[in-house]
Amino acid sequence: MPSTELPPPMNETNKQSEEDPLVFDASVAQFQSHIPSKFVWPDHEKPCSESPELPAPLIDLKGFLSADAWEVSNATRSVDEACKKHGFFLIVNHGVDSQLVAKAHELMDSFDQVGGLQVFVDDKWHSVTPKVDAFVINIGDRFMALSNGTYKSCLHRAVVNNKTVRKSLAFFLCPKEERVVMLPRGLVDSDSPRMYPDFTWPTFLEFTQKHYHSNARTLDAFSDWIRNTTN
Ligand SMILES: O=C(O)CCC(=O)C(=O)O
Ligand SMILES: [Fe+2]
Repeated sequence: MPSTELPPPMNETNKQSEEDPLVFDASVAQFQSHIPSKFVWPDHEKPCSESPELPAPLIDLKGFLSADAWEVSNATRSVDEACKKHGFFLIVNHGVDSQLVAKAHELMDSFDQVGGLQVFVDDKWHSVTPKVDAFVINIGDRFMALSNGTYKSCLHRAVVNNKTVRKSLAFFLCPKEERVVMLPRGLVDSDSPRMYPDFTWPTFLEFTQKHYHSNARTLDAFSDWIRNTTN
C-alpha cells in the first residue's frame, strides 16, 4: 500500500459517476480551445519552483551485463532498494545501442534533456533531473501489485509551461493483454497478507481511463473497484 498520504483530491473528479465518465479522448480534446477544468491541477497542487531532488540512484549496468557475480549483486541490491523506497532509478551503460539512441534523438525535432518530471514521495513533490546518457526507470502499478506492495509505484507527473517545448520519449514494458498479473505464492503468508487481486492490463486501463483520476492510491482504489464489481 502506498505509504504516502493522499495528495489533495483533484477537484471533485475522483468521484466520477457513470453520467460523467472521466475519459480523455484525444480526437475530441485536440480541438478544444480550453483545457477542461477536470484536467487542471488545483492551485494548491500546482508545481512550485522549489521541488527537492528525489534521491534516485544512478545505477551503472556495465558490470551487471558482464555477468560478474559481485557486480550483479551490487546492481540488484541498488535496484531493490530504490524500488522499495519509491520505484525510481536511473541507469547508464544499459546496453541499448548508442546509435539507436542517437537516431531517436535525431528524429525528435529538437531534443534536449528535458526536466519537469516530478514524483510524489513522502507527501511532497520531488524533481527527477535528467542526466546525459541515462534512462530514468520507474516501476508501475502492475509491478507494485506483483510484489504485493513491496516495490512502490509512485504518483508522478510531467510539469510543463507556456514558454518552452517539452518532449520526452517514454517506453512502457507490459505483459500481453490477456495475461493475468498473479502474485507469486511465496510473497504471501500470515505476516504479509495479499494486498491486491489478480488482474489484467485492459481491466486496469479501463479503470484509470474511465473511472478514476490517478492519484497516490490508484492501486487501492482499483482493488476496491474490482472487489465490488466481481462480488
Ligand atoms: O515525460 C516524462 O518525463 C515521464 C513520462 C511518464 O512518466 C509517462 O509517460 O508515464
Ligand atoms: Fe509514467
